[in-house]
Amino acid sequence: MLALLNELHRANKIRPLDYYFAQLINELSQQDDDDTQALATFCAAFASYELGQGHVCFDLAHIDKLFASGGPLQGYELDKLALPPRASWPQHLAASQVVGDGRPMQFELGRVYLSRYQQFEQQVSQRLAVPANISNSATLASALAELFAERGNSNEINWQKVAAAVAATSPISVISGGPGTGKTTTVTKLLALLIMQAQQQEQSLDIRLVAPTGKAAARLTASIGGALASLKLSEQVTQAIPVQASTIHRLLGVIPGRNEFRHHQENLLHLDVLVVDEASMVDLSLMARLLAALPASAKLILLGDKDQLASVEAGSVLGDICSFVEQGYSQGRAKQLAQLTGFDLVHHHKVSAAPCVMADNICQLQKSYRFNENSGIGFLARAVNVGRAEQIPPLWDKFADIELFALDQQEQLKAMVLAGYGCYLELLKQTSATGARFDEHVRQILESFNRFKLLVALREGSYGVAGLNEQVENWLSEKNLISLNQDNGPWYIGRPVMISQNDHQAGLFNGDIGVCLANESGDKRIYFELADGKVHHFLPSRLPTHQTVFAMTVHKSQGSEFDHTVMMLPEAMNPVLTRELVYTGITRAKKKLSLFAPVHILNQAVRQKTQRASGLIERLAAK
Ligand SMILES: Nc1ncnc2c1ncn2[C@@H]1O[C@H](COP(=O)(O)OP(=O)(O)OP(=O)(O)O)[C@@H](O)[C@H]1O
Repeated sequence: MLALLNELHRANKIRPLDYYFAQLINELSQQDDDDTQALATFCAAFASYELGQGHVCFDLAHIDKLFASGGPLQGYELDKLALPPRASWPQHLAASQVVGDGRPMQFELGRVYLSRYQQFEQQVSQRLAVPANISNSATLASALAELFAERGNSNEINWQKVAAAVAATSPISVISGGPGTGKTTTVTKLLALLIMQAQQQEQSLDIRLVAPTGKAAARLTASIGGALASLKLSEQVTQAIPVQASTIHRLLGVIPGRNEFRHHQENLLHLDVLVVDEASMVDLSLMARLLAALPASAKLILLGDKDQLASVEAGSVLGDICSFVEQGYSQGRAKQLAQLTGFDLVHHHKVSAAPCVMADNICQLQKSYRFNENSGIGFLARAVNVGRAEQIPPLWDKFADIELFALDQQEQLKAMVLAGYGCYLELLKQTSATGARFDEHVRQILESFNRFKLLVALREGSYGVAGLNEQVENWLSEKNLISLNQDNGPWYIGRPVMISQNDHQAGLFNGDIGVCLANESGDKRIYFELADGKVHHFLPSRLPTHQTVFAMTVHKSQGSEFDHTVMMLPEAMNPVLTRELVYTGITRAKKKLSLFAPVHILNQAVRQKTQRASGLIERLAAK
């Protein structure tokens, strides 16, 4: 077995890490009989391989995909590998020295886990599935009525009000919704409600707002500020709502050089209410650590879009939790929510015959206030989301805010790039201001740069990040918008960069975007607007790892939005091209989306729904 795994590792079919882990397991299972040892070694390599692919475990029910085209075992046959008969695997794994409690691997419900990940899954399911308080409360009903005053058709269910009612009565709740469905607005009203309840009892609440990345935290800060400005809340309530969001890592307290946080189950966080935005980006391990550090008395509200790309690291926690939306509320919960909101949820919504704790703690917002019936972006996002590729073609002609181009329509792309990036480059040529006005000038430049973005699916290749960045630089240089001469080295004025590594000391995080500008003395510095809302500058030599960012991957664009988004899909199919990737890219566009893609690739990607192996749904269903 090790010889086969070594062959796969040398052919780059599995990672060195997968092979070395299998080697270790092979040594540790020497006491097992030969068949069991071979199977344990095989399972170790592929449990590790699957983690690298984002799966929490190696699901034996889906072993065939390893042998399929593009899989690491393509060209091999399961029956011909030196493994015991398939039907005997559970017995072998149960008997192995390396499988079980206190051992490196676990086997449960047909899934092989690295033990740590099984523990994460158990911790997350135990901590998430806290029953809602389903008693009725006339005070809560009237507070909700005041905050969500009905306008228009009051028979139509106002899901924002239902979401607030769910979150007000659940220790742990999830509000999912597509772009512009009012997640921030709803949570701001909910916080106002919780603050009013606490103030009536002469208590104060320690509320924290967090997001997985610095960029997403900065956006949450801005959108909470926007929601506060548009809602007419009393001064006393407004004052008690935090306006500054931070990253989850900062909240938990990163210890430099160590893979643990300052806050954990023995050193709990001090807070009463925690709001986590962009929860789809939170992987299983981070979710487990966050939940472990959360005091039992605290209220947790997870906000996110279940249809977006899952986290970069293993797991699809938000997607797994939100699969319970389909189930509907339990009878008791539907009745309570009807009493609290005035909407007939019992008859107008699915009610589950088999109640489940998680289903009672979720609300899916349904209506987008950003994308109305005239929005092609909204229609396109919905068609992609339900995998209806055949609904897409008529949309291109019908709506002005979406357009489709072939990949070789380079002149059109060039014109968009010059118009999109020309604005901030013109702006930075204007006579620079000084002092505080200089900061304002920088802010305008960064804002202008962030209005337009090129998104790609892949890192490599001519339609990947590197190839496109080079192409854009050449186009901008041809028009003298940037100066790419040798003396500048990589740092020409106007070069935009994205940080790709956290540097806690510098306060720069993966995903932060800055632009190279001349400071007041004419020296080159890279300017960033960071999560604290202030403009910071750095010497080029002091930046952590970074890349030019005229083009970025859809993965990196999560948590950001751009007025005009140009997305490119490559000429050949690739496993990263999925429905979630296309949906995430489309929904980064606020006002206009231009898609450069071969139609057959778009169609195939839309039909390719990501399935991440995990046992979380089954664990939650059992609660
Ligand atoms: N019930 C409502 N009636 C009218 N406008 C609303 C309503 N709810 C939200 N909006 C408006 O819709 C826009 C989007 O709302 P909000 O920012 O709360 O949504 P979101 O789901 O957090 O969006 P994002 O996709 O940016 O995360 C805002 O301009 C907000 O004022």
